[in-house]
Amino acid sequence: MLALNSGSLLQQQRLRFKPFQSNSNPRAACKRNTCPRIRAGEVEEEQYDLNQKIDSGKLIDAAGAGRSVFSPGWLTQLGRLWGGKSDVPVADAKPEDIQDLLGGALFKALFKWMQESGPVYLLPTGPISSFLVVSDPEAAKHVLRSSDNPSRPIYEKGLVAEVAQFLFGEGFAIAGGDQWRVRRRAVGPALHRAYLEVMLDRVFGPTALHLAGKLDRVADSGEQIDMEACFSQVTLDIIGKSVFNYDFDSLTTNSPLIQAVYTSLKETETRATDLLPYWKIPLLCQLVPRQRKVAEAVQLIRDTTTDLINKCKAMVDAEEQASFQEGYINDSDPSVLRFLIASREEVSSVQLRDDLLSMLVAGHETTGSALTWTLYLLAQNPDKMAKAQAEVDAVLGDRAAPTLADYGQLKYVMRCLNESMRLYPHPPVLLRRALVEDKLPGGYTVPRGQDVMISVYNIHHSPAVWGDDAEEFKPERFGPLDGPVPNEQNTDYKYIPFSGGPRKCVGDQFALMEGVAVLAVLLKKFDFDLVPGREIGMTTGATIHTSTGLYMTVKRRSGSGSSSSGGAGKEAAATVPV
Ligand code: HEM
Repeated sequence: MLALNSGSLLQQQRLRFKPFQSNSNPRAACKRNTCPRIRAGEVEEEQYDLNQKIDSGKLIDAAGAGRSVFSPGWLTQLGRLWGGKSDVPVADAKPEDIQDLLGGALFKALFKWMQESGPVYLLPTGPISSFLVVSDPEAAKHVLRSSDNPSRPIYEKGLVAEVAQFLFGEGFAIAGGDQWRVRRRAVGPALHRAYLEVMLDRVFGPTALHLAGKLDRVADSGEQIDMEACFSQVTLDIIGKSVFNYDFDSLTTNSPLIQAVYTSLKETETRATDLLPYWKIPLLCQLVPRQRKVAEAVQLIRDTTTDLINKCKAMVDAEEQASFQEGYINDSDPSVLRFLIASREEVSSVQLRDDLLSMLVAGHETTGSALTWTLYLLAQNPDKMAKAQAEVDAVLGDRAAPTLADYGQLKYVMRCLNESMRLYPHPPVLLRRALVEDKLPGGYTVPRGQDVMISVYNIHHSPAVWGDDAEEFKPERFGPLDGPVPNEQNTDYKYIPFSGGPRKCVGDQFALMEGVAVLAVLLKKFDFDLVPGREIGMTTGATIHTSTGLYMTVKRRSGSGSSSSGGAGKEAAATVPV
């Protein structure tokens, strides 16, 4: 789903006026009583006496408030005076942290601040603005379950909606209140079980085999290939066919429409990382060449979508007796678009168009990134790779792609995907804004208007939540394979890759089935090796990306069904354009 890089949002926050106020018990803020502090390159252990610091009212100074890279000390203090005395620890953001910010992976800095300040802290983003960063499962559960919840409407999406509006328009992924509720109710059922079964058979498997065909050629030549780009293409092709019945065919061609999709996605990410959100000023958007290009791209996507909607409407109109009920599949076009038009809901064309675009965007890079990091982790852990491949061989037998029955048996592959999304959650942070004053479990007060950042990355990496091996890739950690697939409910919000509460991902089952199917096809046929000496860094856009691509060499596995014509060694490998 749409994720936003916290770095940019910090900057955008500066434009808003909103002091933070809290008067509650600080004990929950730092569960440990020792906080490592880094000063002038040294690490020193400082004993933390929360009672003493709160009682003397010096927590802010002692915890380093105001030495934020985003807000000089005196300005933060001024903000505090304006907002009143607060007992929430303030992140001690130091100049070196900005390196992470510039590197585009601020979620790593968020993790360091959690180690220093505890699972709930305040990140000043200017003299009068801040993010309340939440890295505690219980507090995250509280906030997520109170988002757009009709019986407990405490939080809304906030900043996310602001930066993505240019593309999502009226789409339900960023809408709030009644508009969101009505559309979510209409779209959710489109992704029903029978639909997923048809997609597995007609779209996920065949599109993964198309990618396998491309990799076959790479295996023959022995060249390196950027698997991150391949996964981005395969997931774009899959979501296009599944949502609109439209074949982007990005695995083999490069059309203006595909470019338009990438331009728009890139812009969503760039807006999330812009230091100066000038695009909020319409006149400037008309003058800046990049913005004009973006406007053209969005127009092309919207026109194409409208065209597809009109064609689909004509088709449905032509079918006198189009029976519509949950579970009904139109054989010639089982897409979400077809389902929604056949449902004859009262909906404007613009709303329908924007809802479909929401799904396209939300379901593309997320799944692509989940596949990228799963393959990376498996390549780094040969024992887990061997286990996953043994499972695929045993379950698929002679089949090149999984059937529905196979899907249910690919339990270890599923766990690998689950574990990869724990270590690399997409998005790494979820944003909310308080509509009214609220209290978090543990006691902190969240004032009305406060922006809240739930750091999924922190929760998923926290030793307090996952134990000392939190950083290890360990698909076995979720328990026996015949147990349930981990989700927010059965882990009590310790594991929230698809969020939770009313705004939870509507495509979670779709994504898991797609991810397992693609992995099964590829692992059955190929061995993958990372290119030695090529470092795989992390950067954030709408999801966690690699910094420079996931370059790999591919070898056909013996007994994979195709002959191998050998190939050059890894070191000598050239690079395949993707
Ligand atoms: C591994 C893949 C995916 C991940 C990690 C993922 C993650 C997420 C997350 C975390 C949210 C909630 C954001 C929030 O709480 O603010 C979300 C929402 C959403 N996702 Fe996904 N998603 C994935 C795949 C998909 C797919 C395949 C689709 C469509 C078929 C999809 C459609 C949506 C939509 C429409 C929303 C907005 C729901 C709403 O606001 O009611 N996602 N996704």
